[in-house]
Parts: sequence; C-alpha cells; structure tokens
Amino acid sequence: MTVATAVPRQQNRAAAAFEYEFGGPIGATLTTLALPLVVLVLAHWSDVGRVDFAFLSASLGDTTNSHDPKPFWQIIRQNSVLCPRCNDSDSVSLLLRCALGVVAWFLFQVLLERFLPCELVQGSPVKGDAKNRLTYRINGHLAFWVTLLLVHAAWPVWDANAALYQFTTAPLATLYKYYTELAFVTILLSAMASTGLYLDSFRGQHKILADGGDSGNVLYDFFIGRELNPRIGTFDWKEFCELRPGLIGWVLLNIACAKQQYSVLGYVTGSMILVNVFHGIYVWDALYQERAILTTMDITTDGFGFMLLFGDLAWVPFTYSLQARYLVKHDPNLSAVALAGIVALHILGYLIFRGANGQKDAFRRNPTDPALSHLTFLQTKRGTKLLTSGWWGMARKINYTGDWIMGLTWCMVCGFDSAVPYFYAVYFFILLVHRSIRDDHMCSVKYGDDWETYKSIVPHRFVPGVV
Ligand SMILES: NC(=O)C1=CN([C@@H]2O[C@H](COP(=O)(O)OP(=O)(O)OC[C@H]3O[C@@H](n4cnc5c(N)ncnc54)[C@H](OP(=O)(O)O)[C@@H]3O)[C@@H](O)[C@H]2O)C=CC1
Ligand SMILES: CC(C)=CCC[C@@H](C)[C@H]1CC=C2C3=C(CC[C@@]21C)[C@@]1(C)CC[C@H](O)C(C)(C)[C@@H]1CC3
Repeated sequence: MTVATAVPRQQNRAAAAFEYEFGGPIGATLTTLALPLVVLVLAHWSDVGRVDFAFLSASLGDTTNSHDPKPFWQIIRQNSVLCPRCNDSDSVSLLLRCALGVVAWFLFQVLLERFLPCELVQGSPVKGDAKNRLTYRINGHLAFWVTLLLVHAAWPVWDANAALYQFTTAPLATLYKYYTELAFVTILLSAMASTGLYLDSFRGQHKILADGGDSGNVLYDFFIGRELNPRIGTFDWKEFCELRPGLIGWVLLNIACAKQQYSVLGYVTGSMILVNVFHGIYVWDALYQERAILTTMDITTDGFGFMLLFGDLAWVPFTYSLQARYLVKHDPNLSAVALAGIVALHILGYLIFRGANGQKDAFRRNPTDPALSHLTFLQTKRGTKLLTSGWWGMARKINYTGDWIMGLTWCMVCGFDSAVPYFYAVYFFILLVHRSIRDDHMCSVKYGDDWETYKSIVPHRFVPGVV
C-alpha cells in the first residue's frame, strides 16, 4: 500500500492555493471583530438573566442592575474613556484600575510559573522533527493551589471556623463588580499582545511558523497566528496562556459570583455550589494533567494568534463563567433529585473525557506501557501508532463527547428558565464539531492512507454506532 507523502504547505504553496480555514481573511476578520462584542453582550445577558437588546436602543442597559458601577455600555454611552466627550473621571479611573489589575494578574501568574518548583518535560517533536523538542516548565497545578491560597489568605484572614458561607469582605466581590469592565480591558490587552506577537514573528530567522499561519494575508495571519511556539527564553507564551491566567481566572470569577450571590441572597444556592465544583474540577484536571496539553493540536500544530490568545485570556474566563454570573441573581430552585441527576450525568461525562484523554496521552508518552498492553493499534508509515481499541476504538473523538456532556450539565444546573446559560452548550457543540473536522483533515495529511484505514476500523466520530 503506498502512502501519500504529506508535503508541508510552504513547499507546496507554489503548486496550490493556500488552504484557508475559518472562512479565510474575511471570516477571520469578522470573527476577530465579533467575538469581543459577544463576550460583553453575554456578560450583560447573564446579569439580567435574559436575551436583551435594550442596551442597543436609546434606553440604556438594564436599570435593575443592582451592582455598581454601571454596566460597560452605560459607561461607553456616558462619557467613558472611549467617548470624545469624556468627562466622567470615574470611568477613566475604573478602566485604568481594571487594566492594572489584569496586567498584575498576568504578571503574578508569570512569577508563579517562573519561580515555583517545576518538572521539566519535553514536548512532541516540533513539526515532526525528532531532533527538535521544546522543554516546558510543568508547575500549573502548584500555581493553581498557591493562587487560591493567597487570594483567600492574603487579605483579611478567612476565618476557617466561620460557617461555610461567612465570607470575609475579600476583594473577590470587587472582582465580580468590575466583571464587565475587566472583560473589556482584557480583550483590549489581548488584541495589543496579539499585535506584538504577530509583529515579533517577522523578526529573526529562528522563528518556526505554523503550517496554517503563513498565508501572507495580514488579517488572516493575525487571527490564526504565524509563529508555532513563540517564546521569550524558556517562557512559552502558548502553553502558559492556555493553562494559567484564563483558566485560574475563571475559577476566581466563579468564586466571586458565589460571594456576590451570598451578599445578595444571604446564602449560596445548590446550583451555584455545583457550578463552582464542576468548573473547579475541570480547571483542576487541566492543570493536574498539564503535560497532556503538550500533545494537543493547539500546542503541536496551531499558530499563536489573536484567536488562541483572546480565547485563552478573555473568552474562557469571561464566557465560561457565565453560568456562575447568571446564578448570582437567578436561583432555579432545582430539587435535590434534579441536582443529583445532573451530578450523575456530569460524572459520566468526566469519566469519558478523562478516560479517553488519559489513555491517548499515556499511549503517546509510552506505547509499550504494560498497562496498555491489552489495547490494539494501527502501525502507521509516519511512525506513530493509532489506537484502534479502548476509548479510541469506540469513536474517533469520544473525548469531545465526554467534554460536551460535562458542558451540558454546567448549563442544566442553571435550570430551564432562560436560554442564556445554554450558550455554552451551543457554542461548544459548534467548536468541537469544527475542531474535529480540522483535526480529521490534519490527521489525513499526517497519516495519508493509514488515516483512511483507521477510519474504516473506527467509523464513528462522537457516539459509537451512531455518528
Ligand atoms: N473546553 C474547551 O473549550 C475545549 C476543550 N477541548 C478538549 O481538549 C481535549 C483535547 O482535544 P484536542 O486538543 O482537540 O485534541 P485531541 O486530544 O482530540 O487529540 C487529537 C490528536 O490525537 C492524535 N490521535 C487521534 N486519534 C488517535 C488514536 N486513535 N490513537 C492515538 N492518537 C490519536 C492525533 O495526533 P498525533 O497522532 O499527531 O499524536 C490527533 O491530531 C478534548 O477532550 C477536548 O474536548 C478542546 C478544545 C476546547
Ligand atoms: C471562539 C474562540 C475564541 C475560540 C478559541 C478556542 C479556545 C477558547 C479553545 C481552543 C482550545 C482550548 C482548550 C482549552 C480551553 C479552550 C481553548 C483555549 C482547554 C485548556 C480546556 C481544559 C481542558 O482540560 C484542555 C486542557 C484539554 C483544553 C485544551 C484546549
């Protein structure tokens, strides 16, 4: 059987047009402009608890917004720093305080990454070159716990003897109060950082470009990312941004929402506790398994551009915490039986997610691991093996299915009174289907006919025997 030799795009560009994704330059540009607005509109909708366009009309945003300061769009419309008639000193100082807070948060996580004890782990061969492997500092799990400890202990000491919900007046409630403004500032700084990384990828010949990030179109390359592994010394921008400030910030925003709910209702609801536990487990798992990210497509294949940087720093913390923000003022009053059923479904999703990702990561790290000796695989011309039994014999992307089931339970725990919390389930479904198509294409290029053989052995993508 002859195997088609995949020719990297650069060598092949002269022969064929560049293979754009995400709708090419126009799609990438529209996405770049639209996503930040989606973050801010979702922050408003989760606060008012419904799909609401009043802030677009003459009437300002929801006047029942109990938290102060005003929602972002009211600042925009009322002499904010972005308006020529700016004379509201409050909005200027607020946005500046938020900018300082976001930068301080990022640098705090950098310090933890740099100075906490770490394990040095080799990444996958860069673009398949076995002689070129990067070293990563793995200490995200420790950074997670050190952050939570400091955030809750560095201010008035949290009285461990107090009832579970007798929170101190820690600044987490402030974090919630400035949520929308923090999102706006984070988006702005992400765009600035993306621009810097984009321009930096033109400096020096040592830069290794991602296959998909060198189209020559400035708008597309800015979105998708030119450089594969942007680094400052041993500091890896892509791995750091994907796992630290955004994920850990997400947990802090959730806790801030729980504290805010307590200050509004006088107690924390079962749904709010569950959302914090579900999301906390998800982030903890990602950091506990930090090394597993080194074999994912974001690290091995995708460039680091606005999409990933904005996704890591703004989209994840401020969109993934929507359920917690919604629950601050909207208690679905779910019964214990309903909550127990949601917990059972979440456990099922987690077992599939962790089982599949853990099996593939262990197999990639050591295919001869005795614990995996019961599994069958396809030896490919590329040199790597493809699992054809176990989780990866059931469906080609069963890890996505487990992840989506967990995401669905995050929505369900908010009840069924509003569509707003279900944004995540819809968005995530679209993202995972699109991602599976991208990965299928990349594996087809990597493995040629062997990938077709694998697909004949494992014909279904998400649900065994179904789809
Ligand atoms: N919460 C969120 O927003 C998101 C979560 N995720 C989650 O991240 C996790 C990782 O997903 P993702 O990064 O997309 O990549 P995957 O973990 O799905 O890995 C895909 C790669 O695995 C390898 N592979 C594919 N099939 C096999 C097989 N049968 N045996 C061995 N290796 C195989 C291939 O790489 P190679 O052969 O070159 O090693 C392929 O490119 C998923 O659980 C997903 O749900 C992902 C995106 C967003
Ligand atoms: C719409 C938009 C801005 C898209 C950008 C996509 C990013 C939000 C996601 C791309 C891949 C991601 C991963 C995770 C979070 C979302 C992004 C950045 C992840 C860190 C979540 C936790 C998981 O355990 C994970 C480590 C497997 C996962 C890696 C991919």
